[in-house]
Amino acid sequence: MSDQVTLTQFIIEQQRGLPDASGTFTLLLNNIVTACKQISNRVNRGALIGVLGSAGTENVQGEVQKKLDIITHDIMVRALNWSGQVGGMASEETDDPIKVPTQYPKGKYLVLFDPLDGSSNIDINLTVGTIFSILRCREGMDPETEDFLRKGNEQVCAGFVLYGPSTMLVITTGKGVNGFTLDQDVGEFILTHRNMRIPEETDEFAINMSNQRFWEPPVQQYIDECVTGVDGVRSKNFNMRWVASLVADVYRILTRGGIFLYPADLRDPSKPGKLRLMYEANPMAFIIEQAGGVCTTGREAILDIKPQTIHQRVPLILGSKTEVERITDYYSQYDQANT
Ligand SMILES: O=P(O)(O)OC[C@H]1O[C@](O)(COP(=O)(O)O)[C@@H](O)[C@@H]1O
Ligand SMILES: [Mg+2]
Ligand SMILES: [Mg+2]
Repeated sequence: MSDQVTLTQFIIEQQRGLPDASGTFTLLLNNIVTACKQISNRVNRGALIGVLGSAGTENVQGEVQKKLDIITHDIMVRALNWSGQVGGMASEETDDPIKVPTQYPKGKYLVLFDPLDGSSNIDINLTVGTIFSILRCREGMDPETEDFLRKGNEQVCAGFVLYGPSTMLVITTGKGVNGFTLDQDVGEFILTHRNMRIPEETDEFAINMSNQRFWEPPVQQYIDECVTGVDGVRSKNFNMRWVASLVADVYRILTRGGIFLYPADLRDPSKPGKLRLMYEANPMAFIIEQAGGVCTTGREAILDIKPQTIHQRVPLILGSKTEVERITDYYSQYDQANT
C-alpha cells in the first residue's frame, strides 16, 4: 500500500535535520537488518535445511551451542564486516571482541549482539530472536576490549528482531520505540507499531519460578504478594507468563505491560543473575526506558552500570513503571534494614 513506511524510509526521516547525519548509520542498520532477514529465513526453514539441534560445542559461558547459535553468529559477523561501518563487534558466541578483517574499511560504530536469543526454544518451535546494541567509536580505530566496556546510556541505537508468528523488528535510537513487521512478500520491514508505550500499571509477572529458593527476600516478598492475589496486600489477582526467550517476554511487556524478573541468584556469587549486561540487558533497558518503562538490577539502573567484562551477567528487572518501582522499594527497605 502506498502509505506504508519502510524501515529505511523511517530511519532516513529520523536522521533528516541532524547536523552530523552522513547516511553511515542507515547503511549500518540496513546491513544488520539484511542479516536478520537471512536469519529469519533459516529459522523458518528449520528442520527442512537441517539447522536444528545441538552443535556439540560450548561458548565462553559454558553453554552448549545450538547449530543455529553458530549459523546466526556467522551471518551477523559477515554482514557487519561488509557494511564497512563498524570498528569492531562483540558476540555472545565468542570469548573476545571480533576484529574487522583488513580487507574491509573500518567505520565509526561498535556493535554488540546476541545472535540467537532464547536458543533453548529453537528445537520446540517457539519464538527466538536477535538482540543488538550500537555504540560509537573513533573512526578507523582497531578497538580493544576496554573500548567496548561502556555504560548502556552511551548506546546510540538498540533493537531486537523476533522470529515468531511474524518476524518483527523493535528499535530505538533514543527517540521513542517503533515496531516493524517483515512483509515476506516484498522483503521489507514495514512500520506497524509506531511509538510503543508500556502501560504503567500491570497485573502480569514473568519469572522462572523453579529458581524460587535462590531468590533474595525482596523478590520473595514481591512474588509472594502477587501469587496471594486478592487475598493479600495487593488486593488483586496476577497472571504469570514465562516464555524463556527474553525477546518474546520483552515484546509482550512492550505490548500489554508486565514485569520481567531474572533476579540475582544466591546459588553462585560469580553469577549475579543469568542474563548478560552488554548484549541482553543494555539494549533491552534502552528500549524499555524509551517506551516509558523502568529497567534495574533492583538496586541500580541497568543503563548506569560501568561494565567490567564483555560477558558480565546482571540481575535484570524490567517493565511497567509502578511495579518495577515497587520492587526497588522492597530492595532499598531490605538493604536499609540489613546494614
Ligand atoms: O531457561 P531459563 O533459566 O528460564 O532462562 C531463560 C532466559 O535465558 C535466555 O534464553 C538466554 O539467552 P540465550 O538463549 O541467548 O543464551 C533468555 O532469552 C531467557 O530470558
Ligand atoms: Mg540471549
Ligand atoms: Mg543467544
